[in-house]
Amino acid sequence: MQVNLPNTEIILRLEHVTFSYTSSPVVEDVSFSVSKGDFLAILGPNGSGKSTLLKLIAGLIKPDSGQIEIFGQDIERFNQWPRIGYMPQVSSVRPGFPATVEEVVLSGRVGRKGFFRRLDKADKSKVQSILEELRIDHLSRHVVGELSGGQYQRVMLARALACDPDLLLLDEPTASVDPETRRSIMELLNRMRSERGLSIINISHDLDTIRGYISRVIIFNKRIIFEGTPEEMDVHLATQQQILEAIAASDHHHG
Ligand SMILES: Nc1ncnc2c1ncn2[C@@H]1O[C@H](COP(=O)(O)OP(=O)(O)OP(=O)(O)O)[C@@H](O)[C@H]1O
Repeated sequence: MQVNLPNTEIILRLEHVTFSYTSSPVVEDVSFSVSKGDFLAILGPNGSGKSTLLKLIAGLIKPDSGQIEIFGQDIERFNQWPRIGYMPQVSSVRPGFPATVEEVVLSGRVGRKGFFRRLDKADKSKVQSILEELRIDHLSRHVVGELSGGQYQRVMLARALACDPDLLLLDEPTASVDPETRRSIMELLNRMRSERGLSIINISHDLDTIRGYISRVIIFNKRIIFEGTPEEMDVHLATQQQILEAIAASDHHHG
């Protein structure tokens, strides 16, 4: 099921990135890179800084020190944000205004088209096909405030996909959907990856769901505890218990 693309073009590079909200860092001296077509899973315990790491890459917060480069450009100067689809962790908070599913997903296309270009029929049919793939096309005229958690999650994923991203940043995209939908989402992502070299960074708690699709794994707890292929992880950290022990050891080590 894995796709091995010959292309090794590096599209994201983090060098010694550190970030704190208050006095102590939640992301500390983190360096890694992502190549075109990579499907990187970031695993780690609650509160380990995974969402913060993704927000740094999405340009929502700035590192205290270190560098981030996206598509070969320093993030400070990066101006191609429509190439990046970001799906934040979906909370129960919904937009206060009565937008429909179709409107919310269409809004994801605005950046790619340019703000002064009108969205047209082609945009609508693109959105429709994404909704179909995610099995929420029957909800397109529903107001997002009325959706279940899992449905809303898929709307946010559809919105991130609507801009035809080259890099997709997903914060627990399948946390509240049923196992069958979860698999169909993974299949869709896998297809986009093999068809057009989409690169994906996926924060997850659920290694079992994503294991067959990912090309690399980072186990994260403020720092990188492990980085490698799923096969390498199997050799070094074969059980969930070993992963937890490695995390506990890193906590102890870094105080
Ligand atoms: N806006 C904020 N202001 C202050 N502290 C924050 C803020 N957001 C997150 N934190 C803290 O930073 C740490 C890392 O949070 P983050 O959400 O990045 O972790 P996470 O690994 O994504 O957690 P989870 O798996 O629970 O989503 C936590 O201790 C959290 O309480």
